[in-house]
Amino acid sequence: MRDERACPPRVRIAVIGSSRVGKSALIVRYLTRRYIGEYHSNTDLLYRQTVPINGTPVELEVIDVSGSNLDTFPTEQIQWADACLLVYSVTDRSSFEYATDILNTLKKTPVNGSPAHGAAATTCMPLALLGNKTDLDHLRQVPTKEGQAMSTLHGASFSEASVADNSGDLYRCVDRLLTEVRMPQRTRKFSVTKMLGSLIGGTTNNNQATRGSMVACPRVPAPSRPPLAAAAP
Ligand SMILES: Nc1nc2c(ncn2[C@@H]2O[C@H](COP(=O)(O)OP(=O)(O)OP(=O)(O)O)[C@@H](O)[C@H]2O)c(=O)[nH]1
Repeated sequence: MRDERACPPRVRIAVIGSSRVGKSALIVRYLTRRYIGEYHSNTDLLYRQTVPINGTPVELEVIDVSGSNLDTFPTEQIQWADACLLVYSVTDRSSFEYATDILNTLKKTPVNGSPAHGAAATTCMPLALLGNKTDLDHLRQVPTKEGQAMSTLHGASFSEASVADNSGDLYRCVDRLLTEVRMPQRTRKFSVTKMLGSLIGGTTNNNQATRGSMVACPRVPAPSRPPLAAAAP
C-alpha cells in the first residue's frame, strides 16, 4: 500500500489527441529534453517520473492516450487524471477538430454518466490545449486565433509549440498545468488500480531514455459510446 507520508505528492496527466500530432514526442521531450523522431504505438503508455514543481518533488504520472482509436472517448483515462493536456497539430485541421470534440464532450457529457461526478470531473479539472508543430508554419491549417478562442471558450490554457524545435512554450505549458493541479490530490472516485493493475512497476521499457519509467497499458475497456461527432446533440 502507498504510504502517503513517505511519498511525494502525485500528479496525473492525461495527454490526449489524434494520431501523429506528437503526443509521445512531447511527453518524452518534457521528461528527458530529448526528441524522439519516430515513436509509433497503438497502445496507451504510462510514464512515471519525479519532477520538481515550485521546488517540491512531485511524482508525475503521464498517460499517453493512443490516438489510434478515436471512436472511443477516453473516459477512464480522463477520470484517472488530475489534469488533461489536449494536443493537436497546427498542420492538421482534423486533429484540431478532434481536440475540440473532446472539449465539447467534456463540457456536455459527464464522463462517468453521473451529472454530479461529471461536474466535478470536468469543471475542476485543469485543461490545456496545445497546438504542436509550429516549425511547419508553411503547412499551417489552424490559425493561432482559432486555438486561442477555443481554449478561452472551455477555460483551458492555450499554447503553441514545436516539440521538434524544443520550444520553451512546451515546458511552460506543462509546468503551468501541473501547478494548476491542487495538491494534495483530490479524492478519487475511480479505481486507478483497476485501470493500470500490476503494470505499474512491472515491465519497464529501457529503450526510453527517461530517468523514470514507462509501461504500456492495455486498451482501457471504457464503455463503448457512439463516435464523438454523433454524440453532439
Ligand atoms: N515537424 C514536427 N514533427 C513533429 C513534431 N512533434 C512530433 N513530430 C513528428 O510527428 C510524428 C508523430 O509523432 P508522435 O509523437 O508519434 O505522435 P503521437 O501523437 O504520439 O501519435 P500516435 O502514437 O499515433 O497517437 C513523428 O514523426 C514525430 O517526429 C514537431 O513539433 N514538429
